Amino acid sequence: MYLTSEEENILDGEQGETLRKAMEILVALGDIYGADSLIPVKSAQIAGVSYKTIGDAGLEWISDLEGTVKVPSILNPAGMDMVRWKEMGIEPEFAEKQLEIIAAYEKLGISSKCTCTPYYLEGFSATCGDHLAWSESSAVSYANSVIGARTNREGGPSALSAALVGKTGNYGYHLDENRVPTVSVVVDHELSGSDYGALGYIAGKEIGNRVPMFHLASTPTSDELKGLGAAMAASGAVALYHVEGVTPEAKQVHFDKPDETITIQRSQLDEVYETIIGNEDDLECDIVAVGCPHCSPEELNRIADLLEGKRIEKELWVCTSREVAQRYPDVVKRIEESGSKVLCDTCMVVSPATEGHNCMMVNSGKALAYVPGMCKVPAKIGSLETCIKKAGGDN
Ligand SMILES: C[C@@](O)(CCOP(=O)(O)O)CC(=O)O
Ligand code: SF4
Repeated sequence: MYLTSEEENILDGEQGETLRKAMEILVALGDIYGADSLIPVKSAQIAGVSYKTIGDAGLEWISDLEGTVKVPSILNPAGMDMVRWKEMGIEPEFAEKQLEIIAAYEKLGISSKCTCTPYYLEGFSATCGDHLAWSESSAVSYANSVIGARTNREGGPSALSAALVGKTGNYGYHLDENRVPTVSVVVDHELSGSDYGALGYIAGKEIGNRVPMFHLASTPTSDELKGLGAAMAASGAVALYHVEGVTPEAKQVHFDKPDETITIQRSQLDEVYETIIGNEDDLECDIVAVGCPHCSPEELNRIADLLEGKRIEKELWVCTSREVAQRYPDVVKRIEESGSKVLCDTCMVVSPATEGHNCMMVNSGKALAYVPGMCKVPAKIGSLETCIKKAGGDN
């Protein structure tokens, strides 16, 4: 890979050990994936924040780094709400480690507004064609597919390296040739809300890491696309998809029809709705969690409308970013008046607080895919309305 003299200097350690390590990671990845050079990135989003997922080894690695990031950089959700962790049942020992992780990242100039939906936040919006180094898989999918920006699915260390250097290798989804659809997916029945998550859950398994072009009977909103992409990145490894007539590149670029077509039937979606993932028994869900990926302002509003005048009986988590929650205090208040919790900085997957529950009801195909394995809690998907009913909010 070609390096400028400045980049060579960094690699030689002339700008310190942290930057040398960061450059070494970028160059190693660039060489593996055939990058011709490094390109500047507009922002970085760094996964590997929850103490539950990175542990002491991760904390040690981050604590050893020095310096300041070169581009706006932000963290993925942590293992707890930084303000309400006690109420979540988080142990003080966990909280202490979690706060150390956040402090170590902040020392590098990284924003500790922990979220997987940075695109809703001031300073992290992206536009079509922007090059990014994001790592949370749903954020990567949204950036590539819904926004038309360009990012590979960075690992935590490679996103952090890109943040410190301000660049990433020019390979993978940064290049036009890798953004061409290689499989068609046809859905000829109407879909809405959580159907897109259920569709993504099924489609991701069949698509693997290819780039699909969807032909849909209904027109998804950006929140529905968020749910579709998140689920495909979890049950498969889809980092970019197109939807005919909807997503930016499908509208701007002429793509040839892929050779393979997958058709997804309504009955396949119905089966997903009927199954409890992670357990064969007909369990009763004792926690309901929505906001995977983190809720948009529109989603918070819809939840508030559905909970209006109701009192829930089970634990109901609504996960979002602190910045979005703070922007709409009245909406948060309307949701919490029902007894639900609007939790920030964290989520049902990366927090240890959901472990030990009997069964979790979710409205997300991604949470359905991850909760059983990462929280050891069986999960069931339902529409947002069903989730709220399940929490007891039908009184
Ligand atoms: C499950 C996920 O959304 C969150 C866990 O990631 P981490 O703890 O930030 O490494 C990661 C991903 O899908 O990229
Ligand atoms: S598991 Fe869901 S809510 Fe948690 S970080 Fe990933 S997309 Fe966001």
